[in-house]
Amino acid sequence: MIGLYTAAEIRAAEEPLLAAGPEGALMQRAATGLATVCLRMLGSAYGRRITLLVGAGNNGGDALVAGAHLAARGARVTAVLLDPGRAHPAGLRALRRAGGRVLDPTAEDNGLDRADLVLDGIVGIGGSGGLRPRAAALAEQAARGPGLLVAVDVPSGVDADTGAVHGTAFEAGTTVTFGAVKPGLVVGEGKGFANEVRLVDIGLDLPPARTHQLTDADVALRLPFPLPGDDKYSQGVVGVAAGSSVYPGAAVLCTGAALRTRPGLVRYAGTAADGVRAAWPEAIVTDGRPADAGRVQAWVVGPGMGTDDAAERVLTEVLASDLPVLVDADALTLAARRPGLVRDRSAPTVLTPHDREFARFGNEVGSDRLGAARGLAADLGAVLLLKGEATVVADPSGTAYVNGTGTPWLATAGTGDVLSGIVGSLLATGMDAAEAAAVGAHVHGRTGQLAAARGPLVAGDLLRRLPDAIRRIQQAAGFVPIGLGDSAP
Ligand SMILES: NC(=O)C1=CN([C@@H]2O[C@H](COP(=O)(O)OP(=O)(O)OC[C@H]3O[C@@H](n4cnc5c(N)ncnc54)[C@H](OP(=O)(O)O)[C@@H]3O)[C@@H](O)[C@H]2O)[C@@H](O)CC1
Ligand SMILES: [K+]
Repeated sequence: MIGLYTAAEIRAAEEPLLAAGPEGALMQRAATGLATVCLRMLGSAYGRRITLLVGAGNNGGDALVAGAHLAARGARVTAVLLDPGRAHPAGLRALRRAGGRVLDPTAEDNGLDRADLVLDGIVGIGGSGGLRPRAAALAEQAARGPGLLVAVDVPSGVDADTGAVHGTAFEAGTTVTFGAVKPGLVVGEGKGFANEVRLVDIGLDLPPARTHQLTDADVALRLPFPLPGDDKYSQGVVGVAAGSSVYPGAAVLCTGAALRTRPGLVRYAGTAADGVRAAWPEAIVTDGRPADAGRVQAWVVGPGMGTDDAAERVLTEVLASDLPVLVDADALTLAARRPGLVRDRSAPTVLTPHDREFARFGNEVGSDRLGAARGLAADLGAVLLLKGEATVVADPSGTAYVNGTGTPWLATAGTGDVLSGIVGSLLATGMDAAEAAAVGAHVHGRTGQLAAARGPLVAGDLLRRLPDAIRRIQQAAGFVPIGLGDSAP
């Protein structure tokens, strides 16, 4: 798992290293890693034009020291100092010694219109609020220029902890971050400004993370393989209460996703029974109530179900069970009206809202998506899966995950129903609810990427690509699924 650490957590881990000295050692490590990434991106340094945007803090110091390394290798380095009287003294000396040019921020010709690479050292984890006007103007000018845009530690203007952007921020193509990945680089608006994130290890001794991003290997480890003694019941039986006679699609997609993720047994209960039966002969289907479906180990409730009294009775019945329940779509609208139904449960509940559904519980998501998800998770005593460009999962204790897979092509009707089926299927295996949500989001995102590789996707494509996505995740992690052996293409 990739641990995501806030600015305060990074500073706490830096403290003993800074105290142990020698002075400037951490910055040297950071800047050396940064210069190495830049060199790889450029191919070679000699004759390349590099502009450094340098704020008055240590982030500017990193840029200056890295610039000195690059100048020493023959790059033509220009540093634009935002606050010339306060630039990092040792960094400035190093750059001047290596032959770098130094300008103040009002200089007419700062080279941004012809730079091969721009290093953004305006502000790092010490930043607060929107970029100040002079810094914002330089970030905008850099974005218009031809150079590769590299952010030092954090794209200036992005809140390292939340990903919030107030106004302008540096539009990095690559962000070289030090010690640990910050949440703001992979979540919310910040994700779109950080883009490719490279981590430079500077030797921090970090405590266990509160916020994580799963890799393929983490997901492969958590996806249970069927074992030789398993039967259809022992693999986890999922119940789906979704869809309606008018709108059977959501039920068909949700049931299909549950079947494709963990093909033990899926039981469907609801008024879309005919549609589900026709699409999935593998499912056991009733047009009765959830209680008529037979025994299950987890429920998915809500997609396409409607919000009338009958739907509310179904939700109430499912939430009254002592089983894990995933609440989605129409059931979220109903649960927002009666949050006590969720709060009073002792078995795990997973809520999977998008932003508008989230707001029905009382507060807008706002610019701090992790904070918002954690807040509602704690309030309801449930796992919150907040959908988005980077889906966030939070459990009531504050443990959170930021999903790292997916594609904007997933923003199409029915993909949420598929996600619910995937996560429901994992819940039925007995997996921890937050992990099931995070693993499900990862699998769903990878499936979307695979489907999108063939062109515009519809939700049904996800069902067709789901087994292959799971196999690829397992293979990427070095696992070969039982039964496929090495002969799988
Ligand atoms: N600790 C270490 O040894 C190591 C730290 N490392 C590096 O240090 C970085 C943290 O350095 P830091 O603490 O000096 O803060 P930093 O990010 O440079 O920001 C402060 C400056 O920004 C300014 N500023 C603030 N808000 C602003 C805004 N909205 N718009 C514009 N400007 C704004 C603020 O101005 P002021 O308020 O003082 O006028 C001040 O000048 C960290 O990200 C990493 O890169 C690595 O080298 C590893 C070793
Ligand atoms: K920066």
